[in-house]
Amino acid sequence: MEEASVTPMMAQYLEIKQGYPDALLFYRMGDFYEMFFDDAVAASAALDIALTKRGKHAGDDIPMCGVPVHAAEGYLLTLIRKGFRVAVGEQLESPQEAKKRGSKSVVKRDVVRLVTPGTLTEESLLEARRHNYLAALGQVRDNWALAWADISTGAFHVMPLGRARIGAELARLGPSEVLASDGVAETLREVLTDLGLDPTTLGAASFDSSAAEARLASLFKVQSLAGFGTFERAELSAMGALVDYLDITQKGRLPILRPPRQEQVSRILQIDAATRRNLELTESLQGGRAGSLLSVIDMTVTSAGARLLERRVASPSRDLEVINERLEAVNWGVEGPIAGNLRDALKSVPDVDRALSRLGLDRGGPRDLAAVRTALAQAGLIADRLTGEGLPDLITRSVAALTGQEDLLGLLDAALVAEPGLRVSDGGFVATGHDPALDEARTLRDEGRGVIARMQGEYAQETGVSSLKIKHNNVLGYFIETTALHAEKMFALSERFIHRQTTANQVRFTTVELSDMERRILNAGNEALEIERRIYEELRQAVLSAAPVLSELALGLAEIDLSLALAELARQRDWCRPKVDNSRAFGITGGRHPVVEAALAASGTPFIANDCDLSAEGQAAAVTLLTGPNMAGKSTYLRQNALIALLAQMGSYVPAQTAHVGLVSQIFSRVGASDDLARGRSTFMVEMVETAAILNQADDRALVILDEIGRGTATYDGLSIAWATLEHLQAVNRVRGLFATHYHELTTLAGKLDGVSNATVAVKEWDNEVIFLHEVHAGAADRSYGVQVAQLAGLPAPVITRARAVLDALEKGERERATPKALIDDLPLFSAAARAPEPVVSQETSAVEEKLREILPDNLSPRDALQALYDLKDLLD
Ligand SMILES: Nc1ncnc2c1ncn2[C@@H]1O[C@H](COP(=O)(O)OP(=O)(O)OP(=O)(O)O)[C@@H](O)[C@H]1O
Repeated sequence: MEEASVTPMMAQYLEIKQGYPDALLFYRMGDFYEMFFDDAVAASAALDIALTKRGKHAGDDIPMCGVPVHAAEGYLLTLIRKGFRVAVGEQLESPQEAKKRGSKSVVKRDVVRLVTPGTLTEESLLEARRHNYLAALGQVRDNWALAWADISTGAFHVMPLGRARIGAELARLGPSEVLASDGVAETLREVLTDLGLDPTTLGAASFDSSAAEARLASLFKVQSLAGFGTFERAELSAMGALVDYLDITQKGRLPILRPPRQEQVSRILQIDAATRRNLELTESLQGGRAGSLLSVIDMTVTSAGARLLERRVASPSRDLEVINERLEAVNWGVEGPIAGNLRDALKSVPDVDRALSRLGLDRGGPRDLAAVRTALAQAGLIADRLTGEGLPDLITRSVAALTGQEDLLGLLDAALVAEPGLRVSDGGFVATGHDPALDEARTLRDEGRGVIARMQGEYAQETGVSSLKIKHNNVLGYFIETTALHAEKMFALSERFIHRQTTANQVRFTTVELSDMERRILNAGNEALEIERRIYEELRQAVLSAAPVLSELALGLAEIDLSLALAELARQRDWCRPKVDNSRAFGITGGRHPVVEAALAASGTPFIANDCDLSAEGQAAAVTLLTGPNMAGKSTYLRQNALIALLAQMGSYVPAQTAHVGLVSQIFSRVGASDDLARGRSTFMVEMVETAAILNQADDRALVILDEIGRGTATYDGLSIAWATLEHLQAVNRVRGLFATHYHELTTLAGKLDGVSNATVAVKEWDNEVIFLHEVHAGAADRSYGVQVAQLAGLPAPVITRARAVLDALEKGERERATPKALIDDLPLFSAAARAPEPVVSQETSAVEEKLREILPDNLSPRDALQALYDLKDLLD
């Protein structure tokens, strides 16, 4: 039988591996984690390490690779980033212990942890300034819910929501891992794929809402969850699955989680996934943080403050009270004279949340205890400076959370040395004077070392071998070493000097005395370590029992850090406090785009500030149609106004001279025809799907910015769609919005539709070239300047000249046959698409014009376009 050829160790490996078919198994062998079979092939490729062989299985070589334990974290990080999950299988006993059970026994091993992207806790695997969320989707009949947790900080939230909002909420959170049942994963496949999420599927039992209740109650050690809120079954299902998964991955060792906080969709400014991408809130379109809004406004000095800012940017509020309270706190920072040195004090506050998380999972060490100590001490200092009247409510509440842990601080301070090491097993972190028994053991150990030094002198004298040394290694312990040359003298005294070992050049001896001393040193050393271990555990428990208070303290510090950071930002960049109220106003003077402004500043170019008025009367819409040449700054203007609304509602000052923002419920931002081939949809299809979402969802408090909608199709189709979209937004959705377009025909709607006005970005024409002024004015642009921009872009001169001629002809034809005005008067509202007029051309058409008329640029591949250009040239000649 094949079985017979399987070694006991391989049999153990295969048995463990069976439980983790979807993960790489790190199988601990001494100082290495080894991987075998397919795991080894995959891991060696992913890590770029050597693939070797070890023995045979069923007649074939077993592929193998390994990573040293001390460097395992780095390899883990790479594997997790590349989408693997790793089951860490440890030795649960020493080889000596295994031997006691029989000479052939294999060391007991089992998986102690499943490392997945959503369950990381190690400092080196996490980004300090970002959350690492694990999310779970729950569905019970027609009800849906999303639960999410960051086990590295203890944050735990849940939210009931409609199925249609799932994509938007997941985009807001940006989880590293999403849990779903098979059914849910299938139902939401498209939504999840769009967001680049590949769900981890769990069995139905994990999502059972009745079991969830019991699981949660036991986790939080309460009889019932009623104290945390009333939860729908879908919410329980999502939370239960999340906790179950933590149990599976952490092997029963549950992290510290705060009681679940219930969030409501209606309290958050809604921003869908496409808008988020588009406005580049936390990531730029190129990917990565650089160039995002977050990257230019983050002036926080603590990691927890940075994470809070990320949460705020991702989820601005819709609650006036909350917004104004935050603005008050920023205002205090702007005006307060003490902000500067407070920020210095904050700089040395360690990351309490993450230290707590590691301590909770028993993955921490003395340094995490020290982090808590430093945080408590700094919190005390900060609280001392923030006493007295006149503090805004938010700050008063935050300060209140900073004090009251003086006993814990006292304990940690007395127990720990100034700079403790990373690992408990290294010892040396408990301060002298804290524990008499420890001090005694340490003295014994250290004196023993002194005694050994003395013994070396005595032995040298006794034997007459002055070069003799007492050394130590892990195999022999302490031993006396001499060169082969002098060994004779020692052998002569063999009564006293017992031979242990002869190496190439050295001979080693011991004495009864030395062995005895060694035992005493070892015992004292072990005893000291044992005591330190016990003290560590006591301190850890003391910290953990204060965990809820420490979480509040961490949040308080983060809140103060963020308020001061936003104040600093406002001061440095000259931002203003927005007026946010319940009206439907939207009035900005001197508005700027924070990211573009920062980019221009780097090259010394000034940013031109612009006003924007989208204040709506009563229930009416307020839409501005923005026309102007390419490159004039339309997109920048559109986005800057959306960002100002968003910043105001997250409770920040805004890049403007004045800003009045009537509460916005949703922000929608769309850009016509951006390539999305990765998702396998035509660009135009994406544009239309996204436009449909706006028309179906926007309410009368929505702020909508549309950038060249309709541009992805043939001109008249595009114009018709843009036209009908604008009418719908005005009459049905009644939004406040900005609509940038190249279809000048649309500008005549300003006179016809209530609340629709025109604006244009000014340019100067000089010597047949355009100069961009980037100033937005009332009124409509008369032309596109597309040819001039093409010239700026370096199109060959003959092409430009020819394009000018064609353009003149087209415009002349248009003037003679049908003016845009006449064209528009013919079109009844809402039916623009039905009667798109014939394209107009001059009466005497040349062959070139004839040919040009046939060309539909939007239907051409670049190759065909080039060919068409050649054909045109030929016709001309
Ligand atoms: N207010 C401004 N002040 C100074 N420079 C600006 C301003 N707005 C835009 N710019 C500069 O002009 C460039 C083009 O801006 P933007 O992309 O907004 O133009 P656009 O009109 O949308 O062009 P297109 O129609 O081709 O998309 C920006 O990258 C920026 O460098």
